[in-house]
Amino acid sequence: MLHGTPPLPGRPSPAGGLARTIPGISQGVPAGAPASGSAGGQAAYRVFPRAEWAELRANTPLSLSDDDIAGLRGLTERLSMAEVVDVFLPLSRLLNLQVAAARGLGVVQDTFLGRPVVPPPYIIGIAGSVAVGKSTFARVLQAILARWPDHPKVELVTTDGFLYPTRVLEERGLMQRKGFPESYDLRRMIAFLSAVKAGEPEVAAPVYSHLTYDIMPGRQQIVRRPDILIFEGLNVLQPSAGAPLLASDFFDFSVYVDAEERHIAEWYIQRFLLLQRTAFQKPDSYFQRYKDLPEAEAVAVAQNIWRQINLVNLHENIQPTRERARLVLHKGADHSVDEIWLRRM
Ligand SMILES: Nc1ncnc2c1ncn2[C@@H]1O[C@H](COP(=O)(O)OP(=O)(O)O)[C@@H](O)[C@H]1O
Ligand SMILES: CC(C)(COP(=O)(O)O)[C@@H](O)C(=O)NCCC(=O)O
Repeated sequence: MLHGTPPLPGRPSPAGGLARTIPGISQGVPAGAPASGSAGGQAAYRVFPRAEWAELRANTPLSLSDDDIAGLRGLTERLSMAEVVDVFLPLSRLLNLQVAAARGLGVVQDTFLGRPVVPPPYIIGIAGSVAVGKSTFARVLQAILARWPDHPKVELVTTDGFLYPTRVLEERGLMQRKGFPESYDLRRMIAFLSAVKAGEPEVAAPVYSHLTYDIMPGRQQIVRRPDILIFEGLNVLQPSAGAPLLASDFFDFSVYVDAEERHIAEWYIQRFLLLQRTAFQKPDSYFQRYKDLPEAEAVAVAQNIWRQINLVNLHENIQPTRERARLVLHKGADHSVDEIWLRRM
């Protein structure tokens, strides 16, 4: 088990069983190694304690100032310079090499076809539980990648825009299933990714508001041929029942942000309490009814939403996708990344 998370069901993974030893770690198996006999895919990863991963930064220059980092902080986070240097810079270096290699392959294909060389957007999927820190991670990654010397255009799109609007969710009795596969318009999500990958000049994504808890009517995010698209959401590594294509078919790289459930639950509750003092106070907040609850009652409400919706979704639909990611980042109680799994090629 990975740091207390429940065992994954024995399920084949694309690279499962290919590599049974994990060089570079003393205990011989990764922290999340499945019970013997299971076909879990963790053996397909090289596991790096944070300090070893940090060494892979090589000479990647630090491209963010303290002020930049301060500007990136979300509501409660304490993102440190150490986190940027130890975790994000090696990842930035890896991605830089990967993007260059992908572009090289694109040149080969365009040359074969006798067409002008136009590299398609490089798409990075970011998955993980509600409240694990996906959005924060994605925003920092976007800022760091955009500061590469060739200044790539890096767009960030979140999958909550592809949730059905509240009206539809209510009609279908899905308001307690937000974030579950059936609450998303997956066809629209796949069509969006397909159009971006095809290099269409302008592709629109719908926009979700956490304030109104609904899709914003008439609002769109327009994506214009980015060099890199970061596509973030709890469902990005999920299969879509019956559909010929999955979101991950369009990914060049993917990351799963992981942590112990008790920590994620705590982050969810802390975020809820902070929002209670801020966003919930606004008249158009969906959660306005909770704005004056005493803290103990607000904690109880947050715990209920966590247990009845988000934790169930984590168990049933999100955690089982972890081993589809190319990179798994495991966070400790204070949000700092303590272990990194990199999939063997
Ligand atoms: N690196 C970090 N350091 C400190 N706090 C963080 C960090 N990442 C996320 N958080 C906090 O944890 C909570 C969940 O993060 P968020 O990015 O909103 O999660 P998600 O997008 O996965 O729902 C938020 O309150 C956020 O401020
Ligand atoms: C809209 C979401 C599914 C999106 O999750 P995210 O990708 O932002 O982690 C989630 O924030 C949500 O609303 N979950 C339903 C229960 C709740 O209100 O937390």
